[in-house]
Amino acid sequence: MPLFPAFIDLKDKRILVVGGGKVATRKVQKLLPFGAKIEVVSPRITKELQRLFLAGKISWKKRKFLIKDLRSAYMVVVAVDSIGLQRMVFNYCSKRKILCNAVDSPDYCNFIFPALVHKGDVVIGISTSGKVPALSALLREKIEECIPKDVDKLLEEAYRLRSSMKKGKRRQRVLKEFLEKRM
Ligand SMILES: C[C@@]1(CC(=O)O)C2=NC(=C\c3[nH]c(c(CCC(=O)O)c3CC(=O)O)Cc3[nH]c(c(CC(=O)O)c3CCC(=O)O)/C=C3\N/C(=C\2)[C@@H](CCC(=O)O)[C@]3(C)CC(=O)O)/[C@H]1CCC(=O)O
Ligand SMILES: NC(=O)c1ccc[n+]([C@@H]2O[C@H](COP(=O)([O-])OP(=O)(O)OC[C@H]3O[C@@H](n4cnc5c(N)ncnc54)[C@H](O)[C@@H]3O)[C@@H](O)[C@H]2O)c1
Repeated sequence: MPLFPAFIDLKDKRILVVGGGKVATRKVQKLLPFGAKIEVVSPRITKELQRLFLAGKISWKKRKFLIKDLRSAYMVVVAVDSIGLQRMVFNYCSKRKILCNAVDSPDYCNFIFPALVHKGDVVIGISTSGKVPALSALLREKIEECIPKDVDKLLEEAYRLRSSMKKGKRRQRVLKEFLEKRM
């Protein structure tokens, strides 16, 4: 069954990341630009996570995961090579309606990370519903090639234009013409 792409407001939401390796680092880098409050729990973390921790961008509990870490989390990412831990966290989260991503098994995810094109407020998410992530990555590269390099600036210009006009048929027409000329 395909997964529905919903765009979630993560500003100030508490996100727990279990594990501090390569994959956890990629997930943290993906989440940070969206304003989440990220807490990593892991005995060891990568150099990049250490840099983010020292810069005050994330918090870090230097120890193994404990079940109490899940309390009040909005979203959890389990990036540890243990299917037992992933299953346990997923079951806990499912009962409490917490969003859970287990990096080793789509079966233990109630949301997955898409491949992302992110330029300003333009966000394109690509997924294969968990089937072949490498295809998502390839599709992202193709999409990056064919959209305007400055699509973020185009959005801001179009937004200013849109905000300066009353809603209605005329605004729809003007916006469509404005965008078509620049694509
Ligand atoms: C899109 C992207 C986003 C991101 O990570 O942020 C992403 N994986 C990426 C790359 C990638 N991941 C893997 C490879 C190696 C090739 C391969 O094995 O296939 C490559 C390719 C590469 O590195 O180029 C290995 C892998 N991934 C998962 C498993 C477990 C499994 O499938 O059972 C295993 C096996 C682990 C093992 O070896 O044991 C699972 C998931 N990976 C997902 C997302 C979710 C589904 C996305 C979708 O619906 O398409 C899901 C379900 C959960 C999740 O992670 O959210 C990112 C590309 C970012 C970009 O370039 O833009
Ligand atoms: N979903 C994806 O996109 C994707 C892509 C590639 C690999 N993977 C899978 O992701 C998993 C993690 O990969 P990695 O390269 O980051 O591994 P890694 O070994 O570099 O990192 C594991 C991290 O987990 C920490 N850890 C171990 N036990 C812990 C515990 N009980 N509590 C808290 N932290 C603990 C370790 O200190 C380490 O920081 C692997 O199982 C791999 O197969 C997923």
